[in-house]
Amino acid sequence: MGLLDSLLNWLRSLFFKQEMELSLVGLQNAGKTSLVNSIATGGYSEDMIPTVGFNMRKVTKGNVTIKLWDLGGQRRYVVDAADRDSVTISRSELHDLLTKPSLSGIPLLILGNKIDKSEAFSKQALVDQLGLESITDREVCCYMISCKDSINIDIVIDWLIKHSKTATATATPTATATTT
Ligand SMILES: Nc1nc2c(ncn2[C@@H]2O[C@H](COP(=O)(O)OP(=O)(O)OP(=O)(O)O)[C@@H](O)[C@H]2O)c(=O)[nH]1
Ligand SMILES: [Mg+2]
Repeated sequence: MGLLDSLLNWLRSLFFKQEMELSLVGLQNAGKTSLVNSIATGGYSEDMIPTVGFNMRKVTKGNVTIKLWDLGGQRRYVVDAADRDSVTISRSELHDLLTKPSLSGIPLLILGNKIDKSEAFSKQALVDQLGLESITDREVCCYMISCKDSINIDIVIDWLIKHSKTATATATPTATATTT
């Protein structure tokens, strides 16, 4: 890349910074904190401590700054795609969340984590089990991922970048991702 290109890119980044806030929800043990680590550093650990309350982490990808709210799932949310019993709870928690007026119209990214495990649901089974086809009032996207083997983390990051808004926008840019 020429010097002029670099200079133009730098100038662009000053004026077109984008930012977004993302809430990660899901039942306990789904892999939300693992996903944050995977997006931020590409690292993975088997030894995770359950999140009590929440963590906030800012991650910058190119021009986009993503504020990730990692909400502890204990007695609240999250399911992993390999945990077949908890998908019913996940479904009802998800649909309950979608009735909240403050989240109306917010794009939804559903992530089926732990596809490295043999018992993980297929994408179609997860879509069916969570009743995703009945959600018609917003954009819904579903990816199957593995934080452990870094599968599809890149397309998650692409989705996040695509759904960020310019920092000058008046509405608070917020996206909700549900790890299932
Ligand atoms: N096999 C496999 N295990 C994973 C994967 N992602 C996370 N885990 C494991 O799942 C367990 C829970 O991961 P966490 O990231 O702590 O889950 P969490 O959703 O943040 O849990 P809470 O904070 O309690 O809500 C840990 O032992 C992780 O190592 C994955 O892609 N594959
Ligand atoms: Mg956690």
